[in-house]
Amino acid sequence: MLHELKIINPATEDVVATVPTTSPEEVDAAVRRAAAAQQTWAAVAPGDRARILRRFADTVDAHTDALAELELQEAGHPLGNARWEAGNVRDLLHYAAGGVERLNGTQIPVAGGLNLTVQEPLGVVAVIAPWNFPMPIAAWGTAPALAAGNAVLLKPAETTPLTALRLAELALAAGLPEGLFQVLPGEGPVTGTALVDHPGVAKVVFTGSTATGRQIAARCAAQTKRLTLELGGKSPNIVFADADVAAAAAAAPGSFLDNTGQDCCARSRILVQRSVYDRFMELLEPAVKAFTVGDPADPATQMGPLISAAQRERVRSYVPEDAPAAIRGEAPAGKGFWYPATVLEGRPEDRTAVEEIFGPVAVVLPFEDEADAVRLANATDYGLSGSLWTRDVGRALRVSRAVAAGNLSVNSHSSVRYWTPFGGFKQSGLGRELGPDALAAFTETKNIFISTELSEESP
Ligand SMILES: NC(=O)c1ccc[n+]([C@@H]2O[C@H](COP(=O)([O-])OP(=O)(O)OC[C@H]3O[C@@H](n4cnc5c(N)ncnc54)[C@H](O)[C@@H]3O)[C@@H](O)[C@H]2O)c1
Repeated sequence: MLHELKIINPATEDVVATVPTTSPEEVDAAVRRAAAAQQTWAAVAPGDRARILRRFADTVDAHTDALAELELQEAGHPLGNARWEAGNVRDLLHYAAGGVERLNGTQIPVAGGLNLTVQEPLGVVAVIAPWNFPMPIAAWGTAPALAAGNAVLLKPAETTPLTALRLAELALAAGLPEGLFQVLPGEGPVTGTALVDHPGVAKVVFTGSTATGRQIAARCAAQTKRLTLELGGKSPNIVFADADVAAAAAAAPGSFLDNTGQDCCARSRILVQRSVYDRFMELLEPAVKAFTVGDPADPATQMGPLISAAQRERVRSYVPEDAPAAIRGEAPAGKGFWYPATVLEGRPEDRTAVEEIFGPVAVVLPFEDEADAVRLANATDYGLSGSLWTRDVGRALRVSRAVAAGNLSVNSHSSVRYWTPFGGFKQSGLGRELGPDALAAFTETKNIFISTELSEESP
């Protein structure tokens, strides 16, 4: 077990911090503290719980610049993106606070009495987060779990614990009870496993790779533990001949280059109808090359480095930088884990066309007709997101219904809004986050029947 994590700025390779890891014994102590804090928190009146969460949101807002700078340091995100991420945490906390007073039960008509359902908090929830969007993804689990009356133990990824640790300090400053929201940095197989296996943890929310998600699911199943999984993706971007092809080509680079392609929703399989294929490729090339790569602190930068040397090796194992490519952008030389924007022309059965690369690489494939497009779009084990570009509203609906994925966009690449449900089909996950049902996912429904019949012995 490592005793500390070295946090490296991916743009400079400088060590920016060292962070102690959390041992299994410390995880056990954290679970006990969290369980005690949860009892206090669940007894706080809903309006007061909402007020404290809104204060947490305002505190995050007041520290946007500092949080964005930390995100830049630990993850190499361009400053503008990192500020957006801090704003997403703030907005989600406000949204979750708004749900506290609307976490209603129901009254169901039955004969002979009154039948009620009540939503009870689960207890202690473990949120295990990846490194690609450290702040927002930590908040997607944490905010609704807290709002529903639970305690949260957040394990950030090995490479990106700094923003999470800062968020826990801000939570305390905003008045959340001590121990209610704790951040436990550490290695997945040690700290993560100790959390998943701990009998005092009622639910696990895991975002990360499909392989790790499956291992965690098996361990949770052994304890009938509640579980939400947000896993990998290989999402299609389908361009029909009747679309505004120029608009589709202009929007495509952002859909697989934002966050240096380290995005579970990246549209990394571009499917283009054969009759407009050549035109689309002509328009795509200048758009990819115009995507600005470089210093994350420069406000003009759109794409920073990959997260780590290991991640760059992974991307290279799919596509070495000198492999033939239809389009290749520039990348800075020297220090930093840089990798150029790369577009490949391939075949549907290529590894690069079906596996998640998690780097700035897209594969373009031609298709003949609508049925062919749907068949290609579904020819992957994943089913997280997808886009389609068409002017035909009937086709937009037909194809959206036929593609097996949790989040589809028409003439857009936007999949994630904190107020709409998000999650995957097939190997991309289990359950949904965000949206109006987010709080309910952190509760247990209890049914209570009260008889109104007079018993024989009653006076
Ligand atoms: N669907 C979504 O919402 C979504 C969002 C972002 C990222 N992702 C996916 O996340 C992946 C990238 O993230 P990653 O490389 O950090 O994933 P990862 O699976 O390696 O790690 C994710 C987290 O799990 C922890 N972990 C690793 N092994 C563990 C174990 N045995 N027990 C408990 N915890 C363990 C890690 O320390 C980290 O905190 C990609 O596949 C991406 O598509 C999905």
